[in-house]
Amino acid sequence: MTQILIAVDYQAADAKEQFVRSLRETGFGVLKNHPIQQQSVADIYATWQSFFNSEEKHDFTFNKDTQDGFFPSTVSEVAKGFKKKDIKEYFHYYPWGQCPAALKQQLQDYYEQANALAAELLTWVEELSPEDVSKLYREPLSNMIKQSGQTLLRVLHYPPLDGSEEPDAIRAAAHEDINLLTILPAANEPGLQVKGKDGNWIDVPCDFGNLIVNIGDMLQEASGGYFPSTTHRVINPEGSDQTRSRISLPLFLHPRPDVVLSDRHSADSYLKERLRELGVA
Ligand SMILES: O=C(O)CCC(=O)C(=O)O
Ligand SMILES: [Fe+2]
Repeated sequence: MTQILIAVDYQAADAKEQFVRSLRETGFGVLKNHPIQQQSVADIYATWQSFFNSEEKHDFTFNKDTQDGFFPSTVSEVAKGFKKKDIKEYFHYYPWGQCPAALKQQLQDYYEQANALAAELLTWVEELSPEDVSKLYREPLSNMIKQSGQTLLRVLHYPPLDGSEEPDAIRAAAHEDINLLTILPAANEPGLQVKGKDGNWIDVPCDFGNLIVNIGDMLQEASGGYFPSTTHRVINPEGSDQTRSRISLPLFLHPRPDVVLSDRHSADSYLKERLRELGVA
């Protein structure tokens, strides 16, 4: 059976239960009527489309040690197990990292809004974790992100396709996120798909205004697999849609580096291993 993702009304009396059930069953939860201001998302999409269209972006090339700044498509990630680079370029924003001065305030405001919501959603997960799962958490989930400094806002630009792309390359090859939770406003174009339990790809409802939340590997690890980090990808547009670019804005909620996730991993050791696999560290 193909599961369908249903948008949960953030204002509903049982929003918490519905949302955490969706995360448990599919690794994804979709929220509508949530507190993130849609206008701020739309404004960021417009501002950053201009940034990616400009040559200025090359003045902000990413710092390999700290991972902040602009990642051109030539160094873009190669998803684990794949050979082709994704057809994307992106900018990593941290409050302490590099950012064009004129664009900083807008991004910082969104970073704070999205962080506040992400922290709340993490407490929903914490409260509704069954006891045998909670006892696996080495510290309360809500504690893991306090003063973390590692939470990352990524502005992603998938350029229009012009036919020169490598055969078989797609906008974002199938992957799992590394962090605890990801918060992603619906992008300005479709393409995001999630892998269902039966192996079929399911389109994520992309109504502008929806917020898509998914579990990352660190929460899967910390919960002993109770919350699944589900594989997802972004497919290429077809026909006349190929001329359209796509912008998206995931916030990756990360714990402090010293947080112990499991017997096998601290957050720091886990992140470093994964970045090496992606070919960006
Ligand atoms: O662009 C999107 O919609 C998803 C991006 C994504 O999955 C990622 O950057 O990890
Ligand atoms: Fe992802």
